[in-house]
Amino acid sequence: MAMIKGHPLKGAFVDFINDINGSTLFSYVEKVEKGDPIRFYENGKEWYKGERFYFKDRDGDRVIAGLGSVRTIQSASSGRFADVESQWDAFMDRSSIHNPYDIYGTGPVAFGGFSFDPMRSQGEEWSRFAPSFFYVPELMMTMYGGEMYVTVNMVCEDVDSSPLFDRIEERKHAILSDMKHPSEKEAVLMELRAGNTAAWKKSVQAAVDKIKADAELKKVVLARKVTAVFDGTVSSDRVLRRLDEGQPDSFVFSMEAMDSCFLGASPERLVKKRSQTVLTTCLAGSTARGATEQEDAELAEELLHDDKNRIEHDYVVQMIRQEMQSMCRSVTVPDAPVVMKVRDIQHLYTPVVGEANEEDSILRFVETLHPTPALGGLPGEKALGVIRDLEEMDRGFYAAPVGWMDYRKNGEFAVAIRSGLIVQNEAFLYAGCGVVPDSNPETELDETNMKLRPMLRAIGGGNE
Ligand SMILES: C=C(O[C@@H]1C=C(C(=O)O)C=C[C@H]1O)C(=O)O
Ligand SMILES: [Mg+2]
Repeated sequence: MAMIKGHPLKGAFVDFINDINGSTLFSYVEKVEKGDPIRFYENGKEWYKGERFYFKDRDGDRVIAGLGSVRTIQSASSGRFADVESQWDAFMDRSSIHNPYDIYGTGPVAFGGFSFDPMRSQGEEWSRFAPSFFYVPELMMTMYGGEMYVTVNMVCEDVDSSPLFDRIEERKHAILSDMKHPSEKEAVLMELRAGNTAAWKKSVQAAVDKIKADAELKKVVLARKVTAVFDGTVSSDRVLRRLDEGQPDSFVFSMEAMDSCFLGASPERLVKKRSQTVLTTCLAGSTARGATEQEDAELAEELLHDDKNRIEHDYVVQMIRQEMQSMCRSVTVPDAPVVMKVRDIQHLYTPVVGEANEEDSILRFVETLHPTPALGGLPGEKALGVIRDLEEMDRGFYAAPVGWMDYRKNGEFAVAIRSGLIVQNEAFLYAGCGVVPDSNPETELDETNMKLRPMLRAIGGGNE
């Protein structure tokens, strides 16, 4: 057996591997002096390309970068939330966790998400992503309160696992040191295919007609896809950097699957759970940013008092309030929305806070809330039916829950909008909008163009 160098957890590790039967997770957390999660992600490319994850919350409070996969959790369409949870429980039950820090998002974490609609047949471009897709990284950096923590996860089969410990420690040291990367040639955008916008506007009108003809159906969210074609392989690391630096007020996420990378900068939280506290967000209703401070303030004021946008927003509040009340002891919802401003757009925003049981899993909230009427419609099932009829694409993970869950089932999921999928020399960008009786197809098309801007800029195809 190879000797494990003088690491403080060597003894615990040897005891552990002498004691196991079959494969089990050994996980430990250390504080490191310096580091930067996005550098950590980039430095991990050499060994872990195709298995990396990045998630920055919109408060800039916590950033997590994960490299590699010691375990993937996938699930078919029916009962996928409960199935992922029971696979996670089984994995955690057989784990040995050494975490002296009481910091959410350190120790074993599962990264990933649930596709928007598993009933939809899968689009070719999403072939690398299973409908429910999580992975547990081998190495992970968590930044919280300006401090850096590194988690190491290894799945050990038997006593011969010792060399694994050394190998991962070596990689960890290399990745934490200042690695130089050869500069990559930037792929040039050759063509931007907006899709058939006339047909898309017709589908918006069709949704308006369906809503008007059906007293029960209130809102349907329709989306479109824009395809960007480059002269070479797109560097998703560069796109992620641009999002990270250019969108400080958004969740910034990236999720690789082999040669594909899904990433974005979303203003919308689906759910965040910390012990008993559950936060969620009603975000719907949109307007442009102004060219001057005064114009910006006027647009915000108009948005706050605009009937069409207030109705569009209110459907989200109604559903989220009701679902949160079914799961929480108490729920606080402000009486009226405020305006949230991000770089390219302003939204109506109502933050919701609930009090639940500490042991409740975040996945229960994900399951109950997804899709909210901000991305599906109202009522949910009926709106999904209309989307399946009218939308010609597979949303994949666009508009879906993407995030992380730790071993105590706390975590955070964003709604993966303002996002795109990069597959080699192509990028697929997505944007949608809430259709209500007063929707005008032309205005809704403009709204989707506004929502495409952050990703267009990040892939090098937008004007600044
Ligand atoms: C559908 C998207 O955004 C959603 C729709 C909004 C709207 O229609 O006003 C606003 C925020 C998001 O909840 C998107 O960005 O693609
Ligand atoms: Mg809208």
